[in-house]
Amino acid sequence: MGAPRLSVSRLCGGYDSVRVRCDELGGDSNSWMLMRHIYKMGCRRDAERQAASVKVKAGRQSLESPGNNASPPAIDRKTAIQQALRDVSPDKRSLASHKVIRHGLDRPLTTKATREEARQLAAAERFFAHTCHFLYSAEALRHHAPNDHVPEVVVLGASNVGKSSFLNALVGQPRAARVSQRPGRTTLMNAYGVGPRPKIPRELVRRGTPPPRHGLVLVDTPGYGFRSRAGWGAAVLAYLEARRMLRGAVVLLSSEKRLLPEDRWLLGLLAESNTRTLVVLTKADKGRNDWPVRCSDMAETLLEELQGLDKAVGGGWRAGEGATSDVYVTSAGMDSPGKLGNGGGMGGVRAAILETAGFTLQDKVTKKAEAVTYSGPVVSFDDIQWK
Ligand SMILES: Nc1nc2c(ncn2[C@@H]2O[C@H](COP(=O)(O)OP(=O)(O)OP(=O)(O)O)[C@@H](O)[C@H]2O)c(=O)[nH]1
Ligand SMILES: [Mg+2]
Repeated sequence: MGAPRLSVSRLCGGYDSVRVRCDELGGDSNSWMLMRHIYKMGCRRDAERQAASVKVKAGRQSLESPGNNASPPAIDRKTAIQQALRDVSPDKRSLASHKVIRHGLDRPLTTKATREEARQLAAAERFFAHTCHFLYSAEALRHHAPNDHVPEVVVLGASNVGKSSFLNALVGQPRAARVSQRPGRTTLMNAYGVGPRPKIPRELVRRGTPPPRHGLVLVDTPGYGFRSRAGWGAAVLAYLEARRMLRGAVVLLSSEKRLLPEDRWLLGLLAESNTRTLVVLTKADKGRNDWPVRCSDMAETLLEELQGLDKAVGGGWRAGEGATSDVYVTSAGMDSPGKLGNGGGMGGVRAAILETAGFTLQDKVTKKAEAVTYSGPVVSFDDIQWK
């Protein structure tokens, strides 16, 4: 019998953890081992992760427990949320005027952005203002065009939740993806090129293929649930597991509905595969003029669900570089056609998508250097050389 071997499935998320399939160690072939540290990786990201978790904890403490002399008087989270909601106009026409609407662990629903964030939103807007092009449709994993360099972000959600409308609002092109009132409109995985042309040395481009025209690929998917195609699971799951340049998923949930069992299942799957996940509520404008309370309640339920899943997979899924713990709120259908609308919270989501995909947002959007994808011989956990 040859030496035991582990096979690295995919480096996904922040490159700070690696899931390894235990194939030949006598373990269950379906089980996965999470390696948090791998040779030449880990130390810096560990520090960043700890800093992020300390920040979140500090934010939560400031809402939950009495602070020191310098802190504002302690208030419980429910009161903090009620106070925050008083600052947000319930008139749904006001939705279109908000570039960012989000609800986080450390901050109740807000439409405010700091000056630094406003710069990042402007940079993200310039990135998305480049004309978006349809790239290809794929029915199965093998139909996806090869991609060695451009980060991909996939848009997932139940049928009719507003995935295609969301994509159109992101890129400011009302007809980029087809939208319909009837559930089940999108039947294939459709890829779109977004953003400016990346600078990729010619020698790194696969022979016989043109250099990529866009810095980001967004993939619209068929919805699951009512009127969805039976083959959804297989095609999208294979893509999620094997697509090399996949850097994150945007999960859309309708703010006018409850969390479906299928939504819970999908979030669990993304947690399991350690895929960076951005959670976005759609259709905030539907219903009566109570959107701040409705969206805030749903975001709270979601944050609890996400925290539970994070714990279940050993923590680390929702923290780390490029990850956000906020739930974003949007009303894509309200974006004014013909120009890159900022209304309905789309600005904040643009910035969050770029961060998820591994870009740095300052005055310009730049691609972060990525850790080298580990493709050499796989070592056992005990053989890892610690720094
Ligand atoms: N009021 C409102 N309607 C929206 C919003 N987003 C989408 N819609 C509507 O919801 C319906 C479904 O939108 P789609 O974008 O086709 O939804 P989808 O998730 O792509 O649907 P499938 O491709 O069938 O899975 C359309 O009638 C849209 O106009 C929104 O933010 N507000
Ligand atoms: Mg669609």
